[in-house]
Amino acid sequence: MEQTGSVIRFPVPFESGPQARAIFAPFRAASPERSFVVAQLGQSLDGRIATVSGESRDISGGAALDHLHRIRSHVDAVVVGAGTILADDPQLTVRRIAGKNPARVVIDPCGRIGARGKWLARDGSQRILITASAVARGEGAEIVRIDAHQGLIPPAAIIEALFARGLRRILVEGGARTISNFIDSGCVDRLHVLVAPVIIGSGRTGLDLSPIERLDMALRPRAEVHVLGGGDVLFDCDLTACRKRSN
Ligand SMILES: Nc1c(N[C@@H]2O[C@H](COP(=O)(O)O)[C@@H](O)[C@H]2O)[nH]c(=O)[nH]c1=O
Repeated sequence: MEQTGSVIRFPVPFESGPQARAIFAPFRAASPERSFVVAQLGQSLDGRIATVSGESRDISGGAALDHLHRIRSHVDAVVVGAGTILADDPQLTVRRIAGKNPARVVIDPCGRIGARGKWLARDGSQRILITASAVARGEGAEIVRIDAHQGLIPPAAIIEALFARGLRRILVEGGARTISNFIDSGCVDRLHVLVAPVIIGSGRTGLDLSPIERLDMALRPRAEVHVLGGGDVLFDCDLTACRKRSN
């Protein structure tokens, strides 16, 4: 059965309209004295970020992917975990829109990724590999060693290391475990969840935070909602109330 949903059109293109200005206002307003961390997650209506086989490329529509690239262009560094490098071999550039490529940062506590990959392209962007392993490799990347605790490098230590290198505005892009770990550690200022009008029905779920016992313990961030062309819906959530700060 082939079905296409209805497409919502807007008179003003998202990128040049007041929506985009409102969404990126917190990025511009962020204090130069502190880090500013945004996490982004593209998921289906039923909360999936990939099929059971790991396919994730076409969940978000074109406007949502443009939005992701626009976030990349508004930050100093984009951060992904080793699992995302192994699953997607991402480029992490802003090629869908006009703008400057951010530094590319990979968290690989145990040295799982190979020495080569698209993220290591010598295109003038800074490349940083954060690891606790003595054998981690990344051709041409700066290697930053930080101790891991139970296999995880603490997000606050990563943010601090990036801040020390002048990388203040940070996008944590994936995967879901990396984003969840940053949120659980109180290290995210804003969360952009892009919900695509697609139902996958099974497969990998998005956020997976530490369990809570009661609903009144749930995070209830102030959220602004934007409908993007193509029908993806952006929930722009303000997590500053749960942010723990060291810088
Ligand atoms: N396809 C997709 C996402 N793709 C993101 O982009 C990365 C690939 O980057 P690049 O190689 O630069 O295109 C991939 O690892 C993932 O983080 N994100 C989402 O929210 N929803 C999607 O549907």
